[in-house]
Amino acid sequence: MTTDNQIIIFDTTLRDGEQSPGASMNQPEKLRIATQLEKLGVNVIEAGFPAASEGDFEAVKAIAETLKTAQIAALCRANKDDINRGWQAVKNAAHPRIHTFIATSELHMKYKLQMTPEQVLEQAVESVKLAASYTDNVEFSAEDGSRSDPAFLCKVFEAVIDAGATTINLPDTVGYAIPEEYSELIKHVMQNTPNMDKAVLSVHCHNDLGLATANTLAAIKAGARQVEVTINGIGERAGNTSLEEVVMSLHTRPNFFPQTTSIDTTKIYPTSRLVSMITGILVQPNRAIVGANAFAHEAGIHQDGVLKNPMTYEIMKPETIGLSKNSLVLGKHSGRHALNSHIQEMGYNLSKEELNKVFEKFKHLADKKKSIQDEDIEALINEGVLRSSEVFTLEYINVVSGNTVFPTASVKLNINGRPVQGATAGSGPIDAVYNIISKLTGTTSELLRFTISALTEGTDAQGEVTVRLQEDGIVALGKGTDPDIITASALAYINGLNRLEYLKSHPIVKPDNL
Ligand SMILES: CC(=O)SCCNC(=O)CCNC(=O)[C@H](O)C(C)(C)COP(=O)(O)OP(=O)(O)OC[C@H]1O[C@@H](n2cnc3c(N)ncnc32)[C@H](O)[C@@H]1OP(=O)(O)O
Ligand SMILES: CC(C)C(=O)C(=O)O
Repeated sequence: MTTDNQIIIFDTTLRDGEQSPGASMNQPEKLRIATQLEKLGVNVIEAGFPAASEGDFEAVKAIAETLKTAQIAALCRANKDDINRGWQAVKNAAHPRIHTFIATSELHMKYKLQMTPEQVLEQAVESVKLAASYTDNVEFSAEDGSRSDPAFLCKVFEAVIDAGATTINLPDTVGYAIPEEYSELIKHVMQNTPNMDKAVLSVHCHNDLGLATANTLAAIKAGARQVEVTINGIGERAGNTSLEEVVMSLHTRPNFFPQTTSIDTTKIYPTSRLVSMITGILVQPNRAIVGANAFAHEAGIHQDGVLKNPMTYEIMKPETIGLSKNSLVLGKHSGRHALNSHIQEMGYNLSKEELNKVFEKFKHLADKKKSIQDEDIEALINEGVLRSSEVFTLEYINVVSGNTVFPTASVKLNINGRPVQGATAGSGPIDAVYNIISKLTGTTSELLRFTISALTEGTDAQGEVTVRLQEDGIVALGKGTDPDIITASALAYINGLNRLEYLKSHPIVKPDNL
């Protein structure tokens, strides 16, 4: 429950965030993120769009049936089928919400929906009535609200509140608004919708002009009570407002924002890492709050200032967002009990079999790496448990490379339980590995991007490789981690191929996926 002074944090990482090209997640991955979002203190988790696919439906249902404190929202178009499907997915949640939407701008109504404003108004009301027959927790969004006629917006909002909507969302769907203008629109709607006191006013901003956070903060200042955000700002096109930026703005500037949130800020950084790890979407180093450089000081004058008093150049303490430099907790002499207790603290509940799998990988890693940090364990769980039902898995890799030999890779894979192996050459060791994996799997994906970075610090850090693959118009990201960067590259490629397989069987065809 939130107080009047508390901003309701509605996280849509699993819905709008998943609309980022290539970010599709499988059910265990979504459940893992949802569990972490609940620990983070998010009030409402938009778990997905159940009518989009069987996979989305099942994932929303699993999240609804697992989580205890957060409200679980299902997004539905304003029609009977979507709402019925959405309700089936969330009805067993401790706190279910139906979120239905329809566009209200002239452009969207005329060209996309091909409906008159009167028809849109009627469909919005009918849909909200249907949703309200299932639950008293109904959100209505006026898609493209920021480009809609304000008078029409107020008319629609008044009617859907009368029909039973308890949250009214005014999205800046295409990231077109400017803070001052958005703030004026929020005030206008609050003053000209007679029954607005019966609903919570929400905002949902996109980052097409880089203004999503600025618009969200302007809306809070104007009176919005709920903000729709994603971790790391991922989302459709240029993304959504990022949770961490809004929460830390309120936290850091209490003199400007009297409002609070229920977010445990010390869980922001681990959540950001988890989302990046699972979606494969890297956090740019200069990203606010969670970027690798957000607390790094390069210039001498800055370093001097920080040494004398960190507040000279740091407006928040790294610990506030859960960034701790000394997170060494486990090493090669640790046993299953210590590992399991730590894993439980991180929010996982592994079966005995899963723990054994992770333990084996942990020992293997501890032999190669002195200090095992949370990021390392997260990567092991991600690869050993969340992605265990994959088509392709790596069994063995051996690479010969150097400045006097022709790079050659020998690889053994398991394809749906069947072992296959082979060897081939390439222009470099990674090219050789990718050539043989592509040959063994019979896949023809194009490698669009390859990036490599260190997961933790030190020369024994795990290498983290991210690839972007495209096959038959479908784009998928793959991620792999290992102290050996060639193995990490192979794992990333195989993970990308598995995601392509997943997307082929759970098609979500979106133009920007191409
Ligand atoms: C701003 C946002 O982020 S909105 C959410 C975006 N998310 C998604 O689209 C989720 C993934 N989408 C999908 O899986 C598919 O689009 C589906 C399953 C939902 C629908 O697929 P299809 O039935 O093949 O329809 P398609 O996507 O081609 O077209 C959308 C249809 O919904 C209609 N529509 C769009 N928005 C709405 C709405 N809010 N309420 C009612 N109808 C709508 C369109 O007018 C179009 O109708 P038409 O078929 O009569 O022309
Ligand atoms: C469905 C709505 C809230 C949306 O995602 C948007 O308008 O961007």
